[in-house]
Amino acid sequence: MTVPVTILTGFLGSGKTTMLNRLLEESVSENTAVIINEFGDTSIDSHLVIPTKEEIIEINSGCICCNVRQDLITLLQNINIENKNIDRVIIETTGLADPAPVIQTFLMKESISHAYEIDSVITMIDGKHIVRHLYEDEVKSQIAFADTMIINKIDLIDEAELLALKHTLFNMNRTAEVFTAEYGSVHVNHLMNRYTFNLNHVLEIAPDLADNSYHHHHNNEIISVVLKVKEPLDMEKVNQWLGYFVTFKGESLYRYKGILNVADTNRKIVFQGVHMTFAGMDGPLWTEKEDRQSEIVFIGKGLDSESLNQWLQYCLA
Ligand SMILES: Nc1nc2c(ncn2[C@@H]2O[C@H](COP(=O)(O)OP(=O)(O)OP(=O)(O)O)[C@@H](O)[C@H]2O)c(=O)[nH]1
Repeated sequence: MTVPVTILTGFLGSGKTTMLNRLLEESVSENTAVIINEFGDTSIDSHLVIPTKEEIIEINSGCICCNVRQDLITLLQNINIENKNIDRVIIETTGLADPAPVIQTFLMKESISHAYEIDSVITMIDGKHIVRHLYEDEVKSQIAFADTMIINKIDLIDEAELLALKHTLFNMNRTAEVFTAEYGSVHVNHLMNRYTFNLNHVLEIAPDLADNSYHHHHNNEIISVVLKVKEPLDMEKVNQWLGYFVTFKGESLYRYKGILNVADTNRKIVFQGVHMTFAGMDGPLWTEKEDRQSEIVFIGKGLDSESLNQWLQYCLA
């Protein structure tokens, strides 16, 4: 029996982790292995995935579609050898991943293709922000290789915008099944164990996937800056800074998120944003075992890490 694999992809901030949480909550599977790959040397996502019985494995030393592909192969081989009970694998790629090399991993490598079978490639679409990123190669690829697309964040757009977006997506991929959602509100039964992955469709778009000659290029203009500090922060100053920064930089600020260690509270403060849309909230309590430190990642174009670090110093309590 092969283990079904869900590849969950989609651009930065489109709602992959939100969808993942839903799948983990609703799935009947007891033994899912979750593989998360983040852009930037950070593990913030592992804080944002609701704690479950599933094992969360992070691959953060690079992008899953390039330099850590071998790590993925080794990981899948180990899961197969060590844990015979695993009955599902979900891979959440980075928002900047081209899913093709990830798909290829399951086709080319015999030790992998014997043990695993792709169930579906699900692409999350940020209903509000995707239009400004449709020219990015990674986004085109995420849309083209999907067998299932979820237009998420429909609470932030109107009927006409949704209709136009559906039309645009249809022109980019005519075979994928399309769902609409708020916070990933598509039932797990529509997304799992349906084996909608369509190899013929994939090979039509990229015949070179079959012979390992598929090449893709990353958009090197998009960079990440990770900030970490142990001293507690002053929340009022952080709000001032972020408000200012998002107002002036929002257009080229694709994604930012953080877990903050704030003075006068024992809770983690979590904030997240995509361009100008951002929100903060109280997270779980810091546990005694944890090293209290703030960790923030900014992803976008033209980011200046020195000035961001100076801002962070200004925010110390
Ligand atoms: N308004 C609205 N916000 C949403 C919806 N789905 C997710 N969000 C928010 O959008 C932000 C990004 O969601 P994530 O699930 O972290 O997105 P992601 O694709 O994992 O993001 P990356 O970490 O960049 O890969 C978070 O602040 C979510 O709460 C939605 O349907 N509507």
